[in-house]
Amino acid sequence: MRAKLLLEDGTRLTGVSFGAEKKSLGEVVFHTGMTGYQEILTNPSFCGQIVTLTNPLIGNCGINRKDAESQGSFIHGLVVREFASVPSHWRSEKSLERWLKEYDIPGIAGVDTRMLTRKIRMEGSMKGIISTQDTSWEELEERLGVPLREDLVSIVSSRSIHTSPNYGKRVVLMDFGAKYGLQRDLAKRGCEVVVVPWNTSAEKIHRLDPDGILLSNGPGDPKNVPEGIQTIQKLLGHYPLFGIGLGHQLLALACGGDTQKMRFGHWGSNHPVKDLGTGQIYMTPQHHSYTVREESLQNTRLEITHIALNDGTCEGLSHREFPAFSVQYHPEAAPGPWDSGHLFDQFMDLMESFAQKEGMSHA
Ligand SMILES: NC(=O)CC[C@H](N)C(=O)O
Repeated sequence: MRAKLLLEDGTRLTGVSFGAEKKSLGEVVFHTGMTGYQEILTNPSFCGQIVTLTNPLIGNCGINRKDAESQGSFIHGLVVREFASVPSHWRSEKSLERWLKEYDIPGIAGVDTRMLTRKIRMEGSMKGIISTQDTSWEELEERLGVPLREDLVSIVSSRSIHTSPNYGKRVVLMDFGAKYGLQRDLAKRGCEVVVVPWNTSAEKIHRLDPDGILLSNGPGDPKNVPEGIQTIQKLLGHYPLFGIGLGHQLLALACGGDTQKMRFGHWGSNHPVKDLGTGQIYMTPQHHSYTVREESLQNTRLEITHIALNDGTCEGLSHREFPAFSVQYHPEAAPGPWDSGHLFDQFMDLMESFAQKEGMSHA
């Protein structure tokens, strides 16, 4: 069956369909990772997006239970060069084809994904519509006019509060679309993790008596999450805060900074980042369309701690007064290098020193 992909700039691409049979609208983005397609496709930060993978062969490792980053997938389509319908890997439990059908995700293969990626890099990220049905270009053009949803965080966040019990520090994980990797890294350090929906009030979080709060990654524009920004403002200074991805952007907005959409974002597993404090360079996994505007931080109490070496944009922040820091990139990896896992240890230290200070002030 032939599949079609129509872009906002009028580009028409044809290929072979796989996965679900349907039409699906989304923002077309790319990911340059050479490995880890399952982690990418299950990452809730990609909600609503049509994901183009530049690695030319996809599907050959199949899908397994252990590499999922959420329960299911929220992507709106998958674009690949070559699709392997029969997996061959000792960990594979089912084929990517079967999994895509189960989660109702359409795919198009046989696309020149490097050309498509170059186009997005040159013209900026754009809307697109994919069809794996017999649809005319005219019908796709009409459907492409439908606006994209903006309430993405409410789609991917948990519906209720739930706890992974443990005897260590109690961390409230504000779930804006959290990858499983965040819980895994906290559990490794003995933390009890209380996952709360994105719109949980500061008062309710206070009653959970956390030692620290992790602001998760998530999809879409951080300015579409005003409730989250207001809650962070109420929590700031009262608990140690650590923001990752969308959580980093929300922390910046809560402190008076500003964010903006980048032309084509950062999408890959090997983006170099410099720690301005130590001069050390880290290879980092990144997937974001938005960035914190450096100029907007001038009248805030935030300072930039990390920058992207490719374009100089902000990749990390620290609060000058309160126990709060954040990174735009992903210390939990999945997929990508584990160079930055020490940031979770930094969060543990921050919770410990904050608890000691609090203990002293109550003594
Ligand atoms: N990595 C993330 O959490 C993504 C943050 C945000 N949705 C962006 O695209 O910039």
